[in-house]
Amino acid sequence: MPVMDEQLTPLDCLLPSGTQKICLIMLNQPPEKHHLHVLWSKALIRACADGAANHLYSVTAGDRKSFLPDYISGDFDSITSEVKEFYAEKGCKLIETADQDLTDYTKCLSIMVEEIKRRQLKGMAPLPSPANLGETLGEIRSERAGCAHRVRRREIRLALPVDAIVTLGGLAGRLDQTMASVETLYHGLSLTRLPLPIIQGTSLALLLRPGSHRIEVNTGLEGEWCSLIPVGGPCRTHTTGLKWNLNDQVLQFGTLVSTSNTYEPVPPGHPRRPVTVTTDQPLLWSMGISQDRE
Ligand SMILES: Cc1ncc(C[n+]2csc(CCOP(=O)(O)OP(=O)(O)O)c2C)c(N)n1
Ligand SMILES: O=c1ccn([C@@H]2O[C@H](COP(=O)(O)O)[C@@H](O)[C@H]2O)c(=O)[nH]1
Repeated sequence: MPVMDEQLTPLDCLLPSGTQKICLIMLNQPPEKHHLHVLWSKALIRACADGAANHLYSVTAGDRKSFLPDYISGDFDSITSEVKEFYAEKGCKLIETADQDLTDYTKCLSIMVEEIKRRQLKGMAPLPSPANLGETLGEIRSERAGCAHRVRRREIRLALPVDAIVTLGGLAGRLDQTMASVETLYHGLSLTRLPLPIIQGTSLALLLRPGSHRIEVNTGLEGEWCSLIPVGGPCRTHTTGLKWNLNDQVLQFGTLVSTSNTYEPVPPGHPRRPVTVTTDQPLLWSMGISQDRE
């Protein structure tokens, strides 16, 4: 089997027993309560983009103090004054990002990435083991225990105690905002190596970077459908594990897109095989989330 650049289990974050460590960004869309509770309980850092705070405030009525975000950022044209005052008074950081050339989501994501790095550099994660030593790039100084450990840059990622930044909301409501959510994922490729799944309702979207990916689809939360959509331009694509596989074919709007796909069937009682995807350009993976719960 070819070596995979990236192993992904996109729905691990929604499993109460999942093992991934996540950070959470909420967008201005009504959150599904069950998803919010699972994601919130796991998240190491929690953020709201502007009007997302209004939704958080209303769905947590009665228990708001248990759901205080670390920060709320945005141009603040959607958050109400009541909500703003409530979270400010409870000590949540309010970060005004007035720039009108980027969406509140893109700005919130960029703050999140910086915050993860800042906490890492402050020594909140264990130092990497020698086995983790990366072989690339420059050096940083670790502030941990006052010592000047010289470590290579790639170690920052390896040592980060975060496996994904999950976004809740962003796939429904205004079409321009939904398209902008996907565009934010393109910014995300240069902001961080972490996977950036977006979840809303029964859909999950994740932008695959150029390379080879092994996607585990056996958590029990997968719905029936999955898709590969070449949003940013043509993608030469090879897959296994799907009902309609691509054999080094070019996905392109107006030519071929892979929507309404599904997983390769397995005999009853057998686990589903992982999906593998190799692409030469960023390619949008999306998948259904089952509404059945144990
Ligand atoms: C070419 C171009 N088109 C449109 C805009 C306008 N624009 C892009 S991002 C942005 C901020 C959007 O803020 P956000 O809070 O994410 O969305 P809102 O709910 O305010 O529409 C604006 C105004 C622009 N700056 N440049
Ligand atoms: O219909 C919508 C509206 C908004 N979003 C996302 O939420 C953030 C914050 O929205 P505000 O309206 O500024 O409060 C926005 O940047 C979008 O990413 C959405 O997905 N769908």
